[in-house]
Parts: sequence; C-alpha cells; structure tokens
Amino acid sequence: MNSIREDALYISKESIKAVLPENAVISALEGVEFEGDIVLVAIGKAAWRMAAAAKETLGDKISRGVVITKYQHSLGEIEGLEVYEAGHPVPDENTLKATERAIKLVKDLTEKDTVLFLVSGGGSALFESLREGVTLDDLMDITQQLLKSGANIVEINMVRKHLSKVKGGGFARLVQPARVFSLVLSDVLGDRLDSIASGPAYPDSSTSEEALQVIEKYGIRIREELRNILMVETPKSLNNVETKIIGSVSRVCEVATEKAKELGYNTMILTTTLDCEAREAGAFLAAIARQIYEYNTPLKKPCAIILGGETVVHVKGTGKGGRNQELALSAAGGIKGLKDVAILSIGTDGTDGPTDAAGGIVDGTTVKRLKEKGLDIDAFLNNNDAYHALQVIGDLIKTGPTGTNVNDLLLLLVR
Ligand SMILES: Nc1ncnc2c1ncn2[C@@H]1O[C@H](COP(=O)(O)OP(=O)(O)OP(=O)(O)O)[C@@H](O)[C@H]1O
Ligand SMILES: O=C(O)[C@H](O)CO
Ligand SMILES: [Mg+2]
Repeated sequence: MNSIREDALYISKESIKAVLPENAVISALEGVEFEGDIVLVAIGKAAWRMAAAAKETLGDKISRGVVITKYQHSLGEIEGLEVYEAGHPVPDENTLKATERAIKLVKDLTEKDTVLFLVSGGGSALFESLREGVTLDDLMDITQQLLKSGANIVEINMVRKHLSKVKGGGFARLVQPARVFSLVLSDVLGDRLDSIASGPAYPDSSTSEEALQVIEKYGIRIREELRNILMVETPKSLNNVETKIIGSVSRVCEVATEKAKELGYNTMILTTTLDCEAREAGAFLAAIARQIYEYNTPLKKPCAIILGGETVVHVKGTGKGGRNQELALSAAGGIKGLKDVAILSIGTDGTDGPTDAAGGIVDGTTVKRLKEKGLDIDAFLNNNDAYHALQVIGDLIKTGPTGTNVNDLLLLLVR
C-alpha cells in the first residue's frame, strides 16, 4: 500500500491533470458544430496552450486568430494564428497593439460566424482597448495602485471594466452580429464569469457606482476626467454569447474526490472558495485532523478532506515562500506526532509565490524532522520563510509551471 504522502501527491497530480488547458479545450469542443467562419481569440496565461489545442481539434475551420499571453508563456508559432506576448499583471503597449489586432480580425463578421474566445486567468492585463480619454499611463498607474491596495480581484476588475472598450461584455458587443463561443478556465473563486479576465464576453453585473466606490474605498488617485469616463455603463445583457467553464477549482476538487474514493478514502469537499489567511487555514486543517484522529468525526478514517480556494499572506518577513507553502508549514505544528496524517497545499499553476515550488506537503513527523536539524518551525513562519524550512526536510512540492491556473487545492488525508 502506498504511503499517505504518496496518496496525497497522486491525488493532487491527477486533479490538476484534469484541468490542463489541452484536455479541457479538447473535451469541451467534442461534438460542437460551427456553421460559418471561426475566428479564434485566446487571452490569458493559458492562452497559447488553449489555442494550440483548439487549432489541433478544429484545424482549418479556424480561418484566422490572435493569441495574447504573458511574456515567456508562448511556446512558438501556431499555424494560421498570430501569437503575441504582453505585460502581466500590469498591461503595456503590447497589450494594446495585440488587442487592436484581435479587434481588427473580428470586424465585419456575419451572424453565421463565430468568435471562439479562449479565456484564462491574467486576461485582464493582456486584453485591453481603452475608452476615449483613458491613456495607457492612466491604466498602468491605476492597476499598480489597485494591486497594492488590498482590493480583491472582483473589486479590481469592477474599475478596469469601466475604463475599457472590451472588458465587461464590450468585446461581445463589438463582435455582434457574430456569436461568441467562450471556453473559460476560471481563476476567480465562485467562478464569477463577469470577473474572470474582466468578462470581455459576459454581461457585467458590476456598475459604475460600484467602480467609483472601489476608488474611494482604497483611496485610488485618478485624474478628475476619468470619473466621467467611469460613469459610462457596461453592457448588462448580451444576445450573442455562449459560455462554458471548462476548468475551475471546483472541477479540481471533484476529480480529487474521485481519485481519493478510488484509493478507498471517505471524502468530503469542505469548500471551493477558501479565502482566509494561509496560516489560519493551516491551523484549522490541523484541528480537523486531530478531531478525525481522535473521534472519527466529521468523517470516519480513512478519509480525505478536500478544499479549493486562494488563501492570502500579508508578508512581513524577509523569507521566501508562497501561500500554499506557508499554509502547509503552519499546519505541521498542529499534527505533530500524529501517525498516518498528511496535509498538502498546492497552487494549480505550479508556481506558489515568487518561488519555483508549487506548494508543500507535511505530516506528523515534519516538526520532528526540522528539530533534528536544529530548526525551529516558528522562526521560519515568523519570517515568511516556509520555502527554506520545507526544502531542508524534503516537504516542498515542485511541478514546474503546469500551464493551467485555477487557484489552489488543499488535501487533508487521515488513515
Ligand atoms: N515569502 C512569502 N511567504 C508567503 N507568501 C508570500 C511570500 N512572498 C509572496 N507571497 C505571497 O505570494 C502571493 C503571490 O503568489 P502567486 O504569484 O502564486 O499568486 P497568484 O495569485 O498565483 O498570481 P499569478 O496568478 O500571477 O501566479 C503574494 O500575493 C503574497 O501574498
Ligand atoms: O485577469 C484577471 O482579471 C484575473 O486573472 C482574474 O481572472
Ligand atoms: Mg501562482
């Protein structure tokens, strides 16, 4: 029988495989018929791999297209498509140029034609055409202020949608009367389609009023003229869009459940929208582990508690790490000495924080193994240095960039 750590690593690997761009796009296109011309537009960190999979599936049915991804994320040419790289998380000149190209390619389509729109996280910075009166400097400055402000992605995108011609449903309106068929890899908790990449082809549920409230709430400094521009409303309904979420952290948790069951674990998905402090989440998972270990509740052993989400870390130290590494290390203290318990936390994009690790896996011996090397777990946690603590004892998980980007997966296994 595999060790509980091997089980946890296997479940996480198989779950992420299910939401890799290629697999998600190919299965979503199975059996889909297209009548007229297909123009492909792919945006986001997974754009290149989504576009390559679509081109491989549909071949020459795709007459032309544009792929816009983050620097170092394109993997070369794709026959018949124009591939561009641009700035992320802050947009740049290349963002505007590549988007103008995409807009040109979707001009003058008929109601029989389809824009195959492949959307993934990072799309907001990579796909932009600004409203009259908004400059690129305005947008870069406001983006940087918002990223540093502590505003969440839904709030950030409320503002960005009301400065843009393409966000918040603007792109779908531009494409009319042609149809937009969107395949979306969701990196927004709760899969809010009008927030994922700022929803260029989805009716916007946010309002100008709310966008201005975000500006006030976080003290974002903007030129007075931009206030009037923010007051212009985005489309609230669209009659030419069809949207499918083809990958999300919910899907990752579903597959994790299937794989854990195959291995004989009782399973429970606790949440798919975890969004608290990483350290608190770690301590909470450890408390559930102790409860199961002692009392076989809320689930009988052998069991797998599965969570999805995106925790946060307010970095104060000078160490190296990421939210998943910090969550795992903070859980270790609470499961010290427990046999056959493992806690894993991994970023599905394969890069957790500014590190080459995807996350961490700890068990009841982690604290002891650190102590044997004369290392104090709290010192590492207090310095936000989870990377080095986990690295020394072999509890880091390294996958390399996976190509997908659907938030984080957490597993608690007790046998
Ligand atoms: N030393 C550290 N320890 C713990 N967390 C850290 C540390 N340094 C940075 N972080 C956290 O890592 C976060 C960024 O991580 P990451 O790049 O994986 O985010 P992300 O949401 O996946 O972004 P992207 O989608 O662009 O990859 C920061 O918001 C910060 O909270
Ligand atoms: O691009 C964005 O807006 C974020 O990645 C959320 O999708
Ligand atoms: Mg990441």
